[in-house]
Amino acid sequence: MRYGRGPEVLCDVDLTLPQGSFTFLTGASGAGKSSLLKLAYLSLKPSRGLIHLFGQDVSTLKSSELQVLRRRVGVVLQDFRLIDHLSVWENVALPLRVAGRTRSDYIPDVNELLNWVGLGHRRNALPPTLSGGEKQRCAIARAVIAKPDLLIADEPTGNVDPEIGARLLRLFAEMNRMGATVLIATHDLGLIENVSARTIHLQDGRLSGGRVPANKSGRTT
Ligand SMILES: Nc1ncnc2c1ncn2[C@@H]1O[C@H](COP(=O)(O)OP(=O)(O)OP(=O)(O)O)[C@@H](O)[C@H]1O
Repeated sequence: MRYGRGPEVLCDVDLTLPQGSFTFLTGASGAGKSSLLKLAYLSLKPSRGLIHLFGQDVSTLKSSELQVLRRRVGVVLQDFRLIDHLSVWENVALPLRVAGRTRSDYIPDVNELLNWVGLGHRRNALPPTLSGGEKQRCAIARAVIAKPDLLIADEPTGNVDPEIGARLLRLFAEMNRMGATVLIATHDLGLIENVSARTIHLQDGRLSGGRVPANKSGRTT
């Protein structure tokens, strides 16, 4: 993978995420973690090589089919990408609205999740008025509200204190327990120590620890 005519930032990466697995991705700054995540959530196309998502070769899919796949993926990005003119509540509810769910059905779910991530009292606030940690928690709540099949998070605890970080990790673990495949890029070694999960490491665009046997069902994300 390279950006434009730049140097190769990911090289011979072969990564399989078994369905329902929990994986941490580590590596020094600039090693290519965010680039690998972008490939996984289909925001970047590889310059060469193949990406299969939910068993489908994405290069063969029409844009409408890609959109359907993307809706099964929850993403937490380093820059949060919250919608500034929508309240915290509306940002978190957005994936459910887009999925066509009835508002009255999801009001309790959104309220409960906002309380869980400690943002109940900020539900009417607009994103520009939030602290970095509050924005991060809002982005995480939005990523998990629709119970995605694949949850991808880039440094999801970078802006919160350890207590909130541990709580967010429990949320990811709960999503995983309910069946989601989870991939988290992090520098936070404390986070990794608290979960029994596979850790893969990127160094200079090359991956170690990426190959694993498929789980019992043989299915992969
Ligand atoms: N949009 C871009 N255009 C050109 N080069 C890029 C772009 N995004 C990233 N890069 C380069 O790709 C390489 C890998 O960057 P990437 O952001 O994937 O690393 P990272 O491991 O996520 O770093 P960090 O931990 O600092 O977020 C770096 O050399 C970076 O400069």
